[in-house]
Amino acid sequence: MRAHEAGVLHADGYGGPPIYLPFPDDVMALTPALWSRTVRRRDDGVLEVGGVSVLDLAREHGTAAYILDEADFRARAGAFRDEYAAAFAHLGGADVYYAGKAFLCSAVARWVMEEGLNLDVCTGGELAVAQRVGFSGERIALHGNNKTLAEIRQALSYGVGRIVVDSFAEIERIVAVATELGVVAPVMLRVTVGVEAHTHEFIATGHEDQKFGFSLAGDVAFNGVREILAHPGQLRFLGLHSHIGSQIFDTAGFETAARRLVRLHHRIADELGCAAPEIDLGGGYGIAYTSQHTPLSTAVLAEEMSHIVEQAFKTVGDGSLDDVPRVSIEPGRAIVGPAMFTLYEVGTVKPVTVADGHVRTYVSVDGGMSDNARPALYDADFSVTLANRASSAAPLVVRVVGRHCEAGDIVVQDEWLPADVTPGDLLAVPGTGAYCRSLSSQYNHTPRPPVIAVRNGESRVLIRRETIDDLLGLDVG
Ligand SMILES: Cc1ncc(COP(=O)(O)O)c(C=O)c1O
Ligand SMILES: N[C@@H](CCCC[NH3+])C(=O)O
Repeated sequence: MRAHEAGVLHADGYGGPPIYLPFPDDVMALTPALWSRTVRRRDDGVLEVGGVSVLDLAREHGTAAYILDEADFRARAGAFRDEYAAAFAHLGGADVYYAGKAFLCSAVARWVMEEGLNLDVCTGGELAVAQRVGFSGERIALHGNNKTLAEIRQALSYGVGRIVVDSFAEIERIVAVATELGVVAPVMLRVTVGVEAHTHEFIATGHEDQKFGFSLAGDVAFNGVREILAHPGQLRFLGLHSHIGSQIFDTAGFETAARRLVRLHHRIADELGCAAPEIDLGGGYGIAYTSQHTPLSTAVLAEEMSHIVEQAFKTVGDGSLDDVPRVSIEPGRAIVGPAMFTLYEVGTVKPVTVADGHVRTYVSVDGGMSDNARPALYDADFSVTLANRASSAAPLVVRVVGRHCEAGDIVVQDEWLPADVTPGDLLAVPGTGAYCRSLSSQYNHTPRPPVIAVRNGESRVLIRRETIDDLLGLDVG
């Protein structure tokens, strides 16, 4: 056995156990969970998505480029809509809000609308995208821990269906804007439920010591609801909201969150006489970034979440399920994450002798931390495959890096590629739909890559590639 055939251990992002990348039987094989549903490898080794080959995509649109599989996005959105509707039919029903922060542009907002989902926005900018495509205001939720008066005005003027309130100061601001506009603002209250979600600390939001929400402790959340109910002429209380974090694989955290939320919901009904019609359990469902990640299917997730809500309501009051409020959820990553991959071209390939004479091969691509900040921000893992040809070369563990002036500019920590990977090859990095374009930057004056949608053998530009002139145009000094 050659040294590299033993497989490789590397650190899991999110502080989990080390990940083992077993020696691949076939280095060109694709792990289905990592790829959108229309991705396939042709007999000549070329990757195809939506019936379009990556060779054509690279020729027509250049690299680096984000490639979005429209059919896959719609299918995942539809699965959330249908599975949650089915699983919650015997309770108060369920709504799905697509979390636009994961990735939003006009076309995606239109797809969300056409698939019958609602939309979660967290800035005036995201709301402007929704407004541009005529997304029904009633089906929009506005989030944010520091909403400006202008954003609250924008939201209430557009008639959003809910504003998720994050602080006492914000209650005052919404009351002021509602008074000014002569409207009643529908609001939910975001509760910090005190749950430590099993994910990276930067994307956990349910524990006490962070900026979001009203704490359960010290009756802060209860008093928040009391304050909302004190303004019936300006505020209409819809219910409680919790979001415990992102990239979560098991439902234990949701169970604790739901139990605590339901207890508070019940207490509000009991002590404040308000039977809130809704409850929101947030987003956060994890996806596979490497062959070692095994997310639950949407159907299983919906079943488990419905069971969790049912059990939580059975333990309060007389245990009746007659008045279970309508449940909503806010998945972002689980809908758009796997629907996109990033297509790069290989530049420099550099073998570097590291500890104990071991050689690590650094494969540089024409992008990096400006189009995918997640490895640098969260130690996140990604996978990669050779996309433009077949190869029978031996598998080699490589590190894929970007072209930025930063040693931590890593795209893929460790992954097997054929050892003959060479300048001019195309690489595809799957699972880049969520929080990659959204978190992208122009670091080192790098114009951002385009987002290209593919469907039924055709590709079209959703967001065009930035140019150096775009960047210079901002520089008016
Ligand atoms: C309030 C809220 N809802 C929904 C989401 C979407 O999370 P995810 O993309 O992990 O489903 C987030 C992001 O973590 C969020 O902050
Ligand atoms: N940006 C994070 C997720 C944050 C979710 C937003 N509340 C990530 O890429 O994993």
